[in-house]
Amino acid sequence: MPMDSNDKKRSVGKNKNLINSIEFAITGIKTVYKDERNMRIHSVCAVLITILGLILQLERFEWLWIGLCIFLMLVMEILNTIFENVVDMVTNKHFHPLGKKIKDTAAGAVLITAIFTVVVGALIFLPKIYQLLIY
Ligand SMILES: Nc1ncnc2c1ncn2[C@@H]1O[C@H](COP(=O)(O)OP(=O)(O)OP(=O)(O)O)[C@@H](O)[C@H]1O
Repeated sequence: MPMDSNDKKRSVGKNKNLINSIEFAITGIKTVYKDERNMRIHSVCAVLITILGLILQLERFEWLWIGLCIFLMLVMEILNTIFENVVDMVTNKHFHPLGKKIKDTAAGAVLITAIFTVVVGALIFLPKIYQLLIY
């Protein structure tokens, strides 16, 4: 996105205090939700998995694994978005082999995390669903 004249006039500096830092961090999270459809999909999946976990009455250590997976997916999606935005800013959305490498690598990190999440989810949920079905 090219800078408009208002952007050029704005200056940047250090956050003045902790509240300021938290406000900017929340703005960043809101921006990812607004811009990235995948982030919204991951969040809906996280809510559905949490509801399923409540129904199937997961143990404490199972909640820890599920929580870790949800956390990793959201953080990886945020990191992926950061790399996409930086590449778009530096290349001005023109093709560059390094831009492709960076975006594809970041997408690969999200994919590996998604595979890990599916394996953990299957190990936790499938035996419980199987138990429900055979009784
Ligand atoms: N500036 C660029 N230079 C070279 N290749 C690029 C560039 N921008 C995007 N690409 C290629 O296009 C693919 C898609 O890029 P894009 O920015 O649309 O990400 P995306 O697929 O929308 O990611 P997500 O779905 O996570 O938002 C990248 O993985 C990369 O292979």
